Amino acid sequence: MFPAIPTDGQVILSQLKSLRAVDILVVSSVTWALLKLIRTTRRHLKSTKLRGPPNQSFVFGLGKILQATEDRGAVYEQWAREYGLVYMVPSALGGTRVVLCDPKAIAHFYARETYTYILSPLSRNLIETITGRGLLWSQGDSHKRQRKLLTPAFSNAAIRRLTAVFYDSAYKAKTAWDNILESSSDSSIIEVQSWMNHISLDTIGISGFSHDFGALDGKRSTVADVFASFGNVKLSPLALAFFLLGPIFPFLMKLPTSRVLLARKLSESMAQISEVLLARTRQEKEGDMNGRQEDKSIIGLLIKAETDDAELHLTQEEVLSQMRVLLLAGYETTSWALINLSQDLETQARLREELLQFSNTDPTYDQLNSSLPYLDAVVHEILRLHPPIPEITRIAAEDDVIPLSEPVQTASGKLVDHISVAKGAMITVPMRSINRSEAFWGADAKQFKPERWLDEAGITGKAKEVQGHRHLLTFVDGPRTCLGKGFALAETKAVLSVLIRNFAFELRDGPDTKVELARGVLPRPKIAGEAGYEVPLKYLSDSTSRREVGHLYLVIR
Ligand code: HEM
Repeated sequence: MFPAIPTDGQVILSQLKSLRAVDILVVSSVTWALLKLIRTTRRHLKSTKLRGPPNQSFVFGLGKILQATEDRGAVYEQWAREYGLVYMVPSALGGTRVVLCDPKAIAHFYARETYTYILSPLSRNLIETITGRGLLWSQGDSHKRQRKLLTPAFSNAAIRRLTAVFYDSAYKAKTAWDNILESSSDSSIIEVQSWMNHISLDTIGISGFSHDFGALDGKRSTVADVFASFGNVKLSPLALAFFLLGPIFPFLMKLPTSRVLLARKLSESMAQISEVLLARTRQEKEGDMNGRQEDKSIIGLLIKAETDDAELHLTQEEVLSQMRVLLLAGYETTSWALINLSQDLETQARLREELLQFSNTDPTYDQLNSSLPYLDAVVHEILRLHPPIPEITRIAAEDDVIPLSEPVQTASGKLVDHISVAKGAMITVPMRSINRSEAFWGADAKQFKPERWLDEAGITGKAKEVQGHRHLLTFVDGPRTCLGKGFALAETKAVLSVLIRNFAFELRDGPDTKVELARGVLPRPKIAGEAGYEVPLKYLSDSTSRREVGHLYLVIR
């Protein structure tokens, strides 16, 4: 059969149709470009022009250079030295980002988070892909409502009750390591990072959702597998270009690069688990009104909110998203501690001494908080040096004036004690850089030195001006400050106390081994010059705890 030959009328009609489509495309593109131009011009006119590093690429700004740098924090610090505590960095297609390193400016910024300073479309896309539309994705009143609802699950009383779960996980790891040691000859391999991830996953599973993932008992879980494989996905040049241009063309971040596909897989596997857990708990609670009213666990609060008509109602999508946020947030905090302690054996010995002298039993929640000053110092020094989220960028939703703690020179050479930012401006707070800045923390800022926390009167100058948990920006500040801060601190302390009391650690190639950052979902440690994320630690025979053991190599992948 032959295809029908179109008549003249049909040809003209189809030409008109395609013309119309082209017209629409051209008109929309011109309107989009004009609107962009008007907004950019307004932003330029209304914002204080600051000094900053020169641009090196119109298309990517300095994004490509920053992305290729191992320690962006050090680059931000260098720029702060050259241009002052607030400066402008060129971004994609002629745009700029204002970088805030000034403590007063940062406190002002955080106090206005979720209303004046909001997530960029790029961040929202990424968050939505991984966790859906829940607490992390929300802004303004919706964020306030969701946060208010979850807060009781993270009260001191709630975490005091959960401390036993933290110890259970730590002891499961200890027993498993003991078994590995007993069944091996003189050396064995343990992947530190994955063991720490297992501890975190089992802990949040039991404490948040009354579910034992069994990761510490060797059960495989898709969430853990997908999360681990994130570390091995390298950003291809195309994916990097999409990422850098994403702030201007957010749709690029939806294109199926390997990272996006993996993010979707992680999201799906977390959603599947969350749905099963929710269904099970709903069933258990059916008809048990008393239990429903009184249950302050995370899952209990979520289910109550789903059925409540009240002010704090959550949609089903929000409930599922909250669960995904928590599965992700509870991930891995302790590997860096083991590495830093293996690079500094004196500190490790001092910590062990404090723990052994304190008592043979596990410290209670209150004792972890206030009776073990050296453990507290080590944990805060780790949090200072290795914040898992190194920087955040937000968009100004309205014009604002940001006060400064000290005057800064503008591009025209004028000294100002405040800066104006216009609606649409991009603002970055480089938390890692400020946590490690020599101008803030002194000449030894890059060193692992827990002693600095023993007398907080010793924290002076600019560091003292930083608002945030113990002058750190690791948990950020303001309405989005980490909800799980108390949980994370107690869990890290409990786990470290068990591991350090029972084992001694050394790096395979000695304490001077250079460890650097590798990028997974979050920055991870890896040995400089080696493939993958392996950081082998040597587990030593430890006379202090009167144990006779062989050598155990702990590996972080
Ligand atoms: C050392 C470990 C941790 C660090 C350094 C940390 C840090 C952070 C940071 C920087 C944010 C803000 C993210 C943003 O605004 O984009 C955040 C948010 C959050 N964290 Fe953590 N976190 C840790 C552990 C945990 C744990 C264990 C939990 C829960 C069990 C948790 C729950 C949350 C939640 C729910 C949010 C969202 C808060 C909101 O948007 O209002 N975090 N965390």
